[in-house]
Amino acid sequence: MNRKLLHTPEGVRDIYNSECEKKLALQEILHNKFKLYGFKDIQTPTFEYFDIFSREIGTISSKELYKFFDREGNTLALRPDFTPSIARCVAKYYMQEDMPLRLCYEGNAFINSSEYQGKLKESTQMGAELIGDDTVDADAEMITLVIQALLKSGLTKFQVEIGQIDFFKGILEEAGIDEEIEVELRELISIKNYFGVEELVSNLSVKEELKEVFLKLPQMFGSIEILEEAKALTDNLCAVQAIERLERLYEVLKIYELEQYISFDLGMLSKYKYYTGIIFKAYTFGTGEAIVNGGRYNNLLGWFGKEAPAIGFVIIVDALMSALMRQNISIAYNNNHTMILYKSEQQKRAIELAIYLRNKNKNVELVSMPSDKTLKDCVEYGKRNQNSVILFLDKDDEIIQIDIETGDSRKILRTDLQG
Ligand SMILES: N[C@@H](Cc1c[nH]c[nH+]1)C(=O)O
Repeated sequence: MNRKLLHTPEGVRDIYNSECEKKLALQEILHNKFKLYGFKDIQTPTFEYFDIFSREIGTISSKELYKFFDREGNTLALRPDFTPSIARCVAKYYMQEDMPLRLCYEGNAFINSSEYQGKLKESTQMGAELIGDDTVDADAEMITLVIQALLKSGLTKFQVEIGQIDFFKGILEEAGIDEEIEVELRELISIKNYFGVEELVSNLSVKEELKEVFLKLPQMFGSIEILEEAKALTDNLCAVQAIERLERLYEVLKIYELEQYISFDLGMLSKYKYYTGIIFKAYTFGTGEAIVNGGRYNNLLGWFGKEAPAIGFVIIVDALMSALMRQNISIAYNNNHTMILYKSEQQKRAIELAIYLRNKNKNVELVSMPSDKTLKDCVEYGKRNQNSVILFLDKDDEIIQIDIETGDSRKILRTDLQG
């Protein structure tokens, strides 16, 4: 046997048994929440023309895309991120719509990150996008939906950290910093490397007070008070307006009574270039990565020919799953599976019983008992195979019900099997 054939490439994995059931149950829970807020489903292709994810669009860098060619020689890419695809769809199918659109989706996204990061290269994402609404209320609605969806998943201890990239942009513009330095500065600030920022900024010829702001950025995170501090640091209009927007957002989130889940981080910057205003991430224990990423992207649709503001987020389902598992939070899923085990001469009765139970919405696995297996072997098999009950048809007119957990068995009648 070639063992190598059983391996999956670095960064992708199989999900099976109860983990798979739980993941799908979790997706259903989240999806129901999206529906509760009026989001309508949309599906876009797993791969698109490369241009949908090009540098100008502002998603991840080209070297992190999985690229390939079709027969005609077009360059295609597996989606690394759903937002550009949704923007393309909205420009294509909702060009004339001038009222808000709420769309939600789920599927896998693919990022060819470097191996040493040890990250999943294929992840399941569930996202929602609110298009055509530039208000603070829209920002608040999306953050509320994130919090309510996470609470519904069973998570209780998490924080949604909110940043505002216009604050950084405003200061940057005023300082007149060129793109190369900007990239370096972004990186250092977002990893909160204070000393790195200090070293970089000390060699720049910009006003001292602006240097001060850059130096403070890696530490500007915390509760609402941080916004006051930030405002006191600058009178750059763009930066001040950015903070005021966050203050108004906080006021609306107070109406939803969600302040306890909110904190601010003005040093939060994203590698996605399409963001234009607030950005946010949710964190919890048990996973270092964010479980939610999102933000406002008011110019992206324009790239596809429709001028419309937008805001959205994705929940990384795999990251949420591992956090829930590490925090010992159980995900309720339907594990009520019945196995009908029958001796071959009982086939007709077994099929009739299966039809009867399936009509009553019971999950039924129909298994003919192999002649070389004992009943004990079959009970073990039923257990491995995630069944909770076995109905054993051994002789005419008899059903033996076996509880897989306890091993208890008793004779029952078909009428005892209530749906
Ligand atoms: N697509 C972004 C999240 C997002 C959705 N909408 C806006 N932002 C990501 O993958 O991180």
